Amino acid sequence: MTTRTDLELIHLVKDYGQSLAVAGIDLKIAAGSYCCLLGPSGCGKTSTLRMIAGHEEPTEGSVVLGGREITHLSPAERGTAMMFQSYALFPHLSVLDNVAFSERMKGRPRAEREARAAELLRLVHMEAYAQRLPAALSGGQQQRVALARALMLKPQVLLLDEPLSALDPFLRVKMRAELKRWHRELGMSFVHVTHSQEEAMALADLVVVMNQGRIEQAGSARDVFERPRTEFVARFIGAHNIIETPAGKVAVRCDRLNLVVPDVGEPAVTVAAIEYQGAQVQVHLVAEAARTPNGPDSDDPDRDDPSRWVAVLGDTAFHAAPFEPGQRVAMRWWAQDAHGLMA
Ligand SMILES: Nc1ncnc2c1ncn2[C@@H]1O[C@H](COP(=O)(O)OP(=O)(O)OP(=O)(O)O)[C@@H](O)[C@H]1O
Repeated sequence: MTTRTDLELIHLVKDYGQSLAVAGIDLKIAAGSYCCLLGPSGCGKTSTLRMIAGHEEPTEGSVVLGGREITHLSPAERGTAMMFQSYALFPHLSVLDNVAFSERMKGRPRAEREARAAELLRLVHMEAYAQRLPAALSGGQQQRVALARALMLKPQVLLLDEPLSALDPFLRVKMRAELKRWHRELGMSFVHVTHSQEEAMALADLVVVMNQGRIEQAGSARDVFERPRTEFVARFIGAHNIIETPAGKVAVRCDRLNLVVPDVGEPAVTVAAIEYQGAQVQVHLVAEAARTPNGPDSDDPDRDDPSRWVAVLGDTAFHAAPFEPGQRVAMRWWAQDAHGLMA
């Protein structure tokens, strides 16, 4: 059922001529969801966001918000608001005037627009900074102001383009919690572009994994993590092994891979390295053929190598029956932990 503020992308295409950035995607984002568009650089996530925002004209397809076609409306008329990567605050305007700017353009009386701007600054805990210029704010503070400014448009959908990428790692985790809180308090849909699977997992109700202009998989974070549909998704989400079996390729989570002493004639792999991580131990494995003359090649950091796997074992289980580098082991898993991958 379509509710008042569901956002729908219908066969959306963006062809820049020299590159097909978005290759015909269909997606429905339920009202009030936190959706993350996730994928590597160049997969088309920003182009998708910009088409939703009205900053980019689709080559084909439509954007529908709450049953209303908004594909060709101007950014201000669509019911969406965009928070940019660089925050894009006006440097010569105070924080309060930055937030009130869109209402000033609409000719809203000064007292009214300033009262609303002050209310939004309270929401983002920035009321004490109302008279400062943006240059006198930290990255996290500028971001809060950018959010307040976007909310001034009373959007049904807030669009966020890599909102945490300019922040240092500590602040990033802090702002992640803030985003989650704002989303809960505001009750509107958020569509957030990121290349960080950790960020998408932490925030999204709906994770949309994109690759080369297409949606590889869309679902809850748990669904995507527990049942990756393609090799690309399993690799991009991480913490999975891709294993060739007679029935085709499967993904098995690193913490669901069991290691045993091989039976006679059973295919085996070699322990390349052991990495202690406190509560768990990572056992790095290579195909027997991948051994170098001087022993297992454990230095190659290429995690995408198809003949490399990782088993994550609990420390208690590992110490009870430890493995050594160079040892031959067999990899086993339960049938329900192997997810067949589409080619
Ligand atoms: N204005 C443009 N003109 C021509 N090609 C473009 C334009 N904008 C993006 N592209 C190309 O379209 C493809 C998708 O770009 P887009 O910015 O949507 O990807 P992205 O997933 O957001 O990447 P990033 O994470 O690096 O921002 C890329 O190949 C890019 O080079």
